[in-house]
Amino acid sequence: MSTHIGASKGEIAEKVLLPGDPLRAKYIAENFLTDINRYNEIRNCFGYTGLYKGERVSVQATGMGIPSISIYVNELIQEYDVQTLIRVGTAGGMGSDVHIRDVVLGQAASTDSSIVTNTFGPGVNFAPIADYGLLSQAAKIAEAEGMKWHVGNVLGEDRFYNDELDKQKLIDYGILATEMESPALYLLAAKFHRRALAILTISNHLVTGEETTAEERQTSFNDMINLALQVN
Ligand SMILES: O=P(O)(O)O[C@H]1O[C@H](CO)[C@@H](O)[C@H]1O
Ligand SMILES: O=c1cc[nH]c(=O)[nH]1
Repeated sequence: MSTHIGASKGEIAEKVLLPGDPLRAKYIAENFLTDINRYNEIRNCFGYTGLYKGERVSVQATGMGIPSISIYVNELIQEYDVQTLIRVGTAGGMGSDVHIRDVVLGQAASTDSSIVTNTFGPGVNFAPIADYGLLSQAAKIAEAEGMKWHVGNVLGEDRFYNDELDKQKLIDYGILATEMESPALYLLAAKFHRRALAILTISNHLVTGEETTAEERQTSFNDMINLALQVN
């Protein structure tokens, strides 16, 4: 057991899906996996291990924001030796080609958080990036399955309510979507030499104001979850 995860050694698979929302973790486990075991209830940040087509896989909720996901990713890697970490999250569309329900693969994760500067010091702007093997597989599968998908730079913001950032400038520089965890996931994967990818579903659009309904979100989540379960 680690500080925030109540699993014994060996109870968590080498590959873990990481939704922010604990109820999304429950939904994934109950609808996509068989033989499930709920190994974590601490803080209601549910974690499950089960089988997907015979392969052992875990789903661990991370909560919202960089501090919260950093706790879970650190413990999953350092205490449970997890090798492959795939975030399955929602994001706000920013780019004009990105629409609600689309899937975005985070090739890189830009941020206004201080985590990068605090890691490397002020002289270096390290670029947190996805694992290329996971990213290229996800792109191939998304294309083959006819999903509406994009790949590129995403923004991982420290604040959900944030009117201080010049979002138009970020859009002009190619940022596709905004969310709140991917930079920490990619930074920690780089630190510990693990493989990570963020697969995001666009739930709303910051510029057009489009929003998904709860039902639409469920269906489009299924594309993202299927993708995350298939990449290895
Ligand atoms: O849907 P999840 O995975 O929680 O991700 C997004 O939703 C939350 C904000 O509503 C933030 O955690 C953001 O990154
Ligand atoms: O962080 C997030 C997640 C979804 N939608 C947003 O606008 N921001």
